[in-house]
Amino acid sequence: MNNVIRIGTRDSRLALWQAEFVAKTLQKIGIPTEIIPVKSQGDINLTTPLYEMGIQGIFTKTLDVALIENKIDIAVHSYKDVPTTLPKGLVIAAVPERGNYTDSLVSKKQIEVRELFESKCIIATGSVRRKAQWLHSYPHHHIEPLRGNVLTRLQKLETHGWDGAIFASAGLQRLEIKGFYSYELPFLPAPGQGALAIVAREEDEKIRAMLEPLHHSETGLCVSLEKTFLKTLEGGCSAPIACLATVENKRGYFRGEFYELKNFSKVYTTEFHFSLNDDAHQIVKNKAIQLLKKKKNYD
Ligand SMILES: NCc1[nH]cc(CCC(=O)O)c1CC(=O)O
Repeated sequence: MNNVIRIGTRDSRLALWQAEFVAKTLQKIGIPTEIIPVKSQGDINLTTPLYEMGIQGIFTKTLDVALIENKIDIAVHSYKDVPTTLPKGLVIAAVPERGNYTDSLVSKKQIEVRELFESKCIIATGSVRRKAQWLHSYPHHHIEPLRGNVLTRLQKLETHGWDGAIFASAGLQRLEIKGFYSYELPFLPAPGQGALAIVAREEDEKIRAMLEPLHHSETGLCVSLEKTFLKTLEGGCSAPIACLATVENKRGYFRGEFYELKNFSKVYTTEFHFSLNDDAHQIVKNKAIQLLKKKKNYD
C-alpha cells in the first residue's frame, strides 16, 4: 500500500458527505485520502421495504467485500446500518463523535400539533420502528411506505399528497436540506442513529492506528451498548426496537423500548443508569432479557 487511505462508501449524497467528513478529518492530521464510491444492493432495490428483504447489512455488504478483497482500506457507514455482527476479519476501528440522533417530521406545509390530533394525517416512512412510534402516538393516522435515500424520499414527499415524512435529523442537517418544514420528534432513535462507523480489516494494524485519533470513546461506548440491546432483543423477537444511551458527567443513562408488532399501542420500555466502570454491556444485556420476559408473561 502507498500512504493514501482508500475510503469506500455508498454513492448516495449522505454517504458521500460522511465519507468526505472522514477524509477531511484524516487530511487535517496529515493523512492523504482517496474516496471510492460503490453501489449497494440496498440502493439498487428501492421498492421492497427493508424489513422484508431479510438480509442483514444490505447497505454494507458490497463494501465489506471490497475491504476483504483489499480494494479499499476503510469503509465509512452510518452506524445504524451496520449489522450487529460484522463479517470475520472486519472490525469497527473508530466511531467519531455522534451527531444529532433524533428523527424529524418533514412537511411541505406548516403543521400544528392540534392538527395531528384532530386530522387523519398521512405520514410516509419505510421504517417499521418509525411507523410503530408514530401510530403509538397517533393511532388514527395512516402510514404510507417510503423508501430510498434522503434526496429520493424528499422528492417523493414533494410530489405526493402526504402530510409529512419521517427522516433522521442527522441526514437532513448534513445535506443542508432547505425548503421544507421540519420538526424534531421526541422518539427514541434506532440503535446507533446519528453516529458513523469506520470499518477496517482487523489485521491492518497500521490503518487502525491511523484511525485512533478519530475515535470518540463516549460515542463508541453508547452506540455499542445500543447494538447490544438490539442484538439481545433480536434473538427473542422481531419487533421494532428503539434505544438511546447517553453519558453526562461521567454517568451513563440508557432508555430502550420495543413495540408489539400486531398492536403498536403496546410498548415495553426500560430505563436505567450505568456507570462507566461497570460492565455496562452485561447490564444492558440483562435489562433486555428482563424486557423479553415481560413480553412472555404478557403473551
Ligand atoms: N435508513 C437509512 C439511513 N441510514 C442512516 C441515515 C441517516 C444518518 C443516521 O441516522 O445516522 C439514514 C437516513 C434516514 O434514516 O432518514
